[in-house]
Amino acid sequence: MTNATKKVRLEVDQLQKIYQTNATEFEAVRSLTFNLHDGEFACLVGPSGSGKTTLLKCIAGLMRATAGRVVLDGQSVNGPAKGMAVVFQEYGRSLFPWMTVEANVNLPLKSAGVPKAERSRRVAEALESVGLEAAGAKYPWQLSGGMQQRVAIARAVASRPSVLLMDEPFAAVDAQTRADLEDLVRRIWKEHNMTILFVTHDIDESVYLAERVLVLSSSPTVIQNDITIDLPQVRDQLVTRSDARFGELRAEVYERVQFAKTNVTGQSEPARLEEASA
Ligand SMILES: Nc1ncnc2c1ncn2[C@@H]1O[C@H](COP(=O)(O)OP(=O)(O)OP(=O)(O)O)[C@@H](O)[C@H]1O
Repeated sequence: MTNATKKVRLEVDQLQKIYQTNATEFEAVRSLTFNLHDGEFACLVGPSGSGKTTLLKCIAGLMRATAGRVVLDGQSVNGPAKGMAVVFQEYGRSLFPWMTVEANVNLPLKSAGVPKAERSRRVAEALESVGLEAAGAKYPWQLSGGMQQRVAIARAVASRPSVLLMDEPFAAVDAQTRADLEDLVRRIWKEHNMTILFVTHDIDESVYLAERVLVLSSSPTVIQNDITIDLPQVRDQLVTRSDARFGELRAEVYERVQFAKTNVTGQSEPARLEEASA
């Protein structure tokens, strides 16, 4: 099924965010527009300070946008929405240390009023899908960083979001754990037929994970490029990363991020990049 025939899950329409500090204003995001279709996996990349976290918080309903709108499954988002879950980088701060792993995963379901039997089933399923079925009775501080992030992913998955937002979730773990978590997220994405928007600094990670990479400009931020990742669906850390096409896509995303670092919003791109995308 092509995107033209798939349902639009998430609409970000003319989103603007102006930060106001005392008498000064700073426009972080400007008239930013894009859609995510059902089942898409998109990565957001851009220079440091380009507004990735600001954008994700506005989409998640955790921060009020100055103008524009976010629509999830046809409903305007005006605060944390039921159909969206967020996984942050700082797993240490997103899990409650005094609660067991099971209780952490259970909490949002309880708050949402899911009946007890259904909650138990979903918690068990979510922990199994991240390979932590034996760790339910442990406390977060008894687990490694990678395991804690898997708990955070299980908690997000258990709420069955139609859109999962991830803000640099693997930035604080070692390279081997990161590779394992990347594969875990792709597997969960397929198994649960989720739509994922994943923020990362890591260009290789964006190409490895996504079907689409959105490159942000510098502030005030717009979507500078929307790049289709036409790699085979089945990804493998060794095979995919040594594929010649992977190298070409990585170079393309890299060049566009480099360009974004110096780009004033609205300028056209240099000829070399225009040719590369033709
Ligand atoms: N509370 C705030 N008040 C004023 N300006 C802010 C505030 N939060 C962020 N900014 C500014 O908005 C811009 C975007 O910040 P944001 O953290 O969203 O960028 P980012 O792309 O996520 O950064 P990084 O890649 O370094 O994590 C930056 O210039 C930042 O200084």
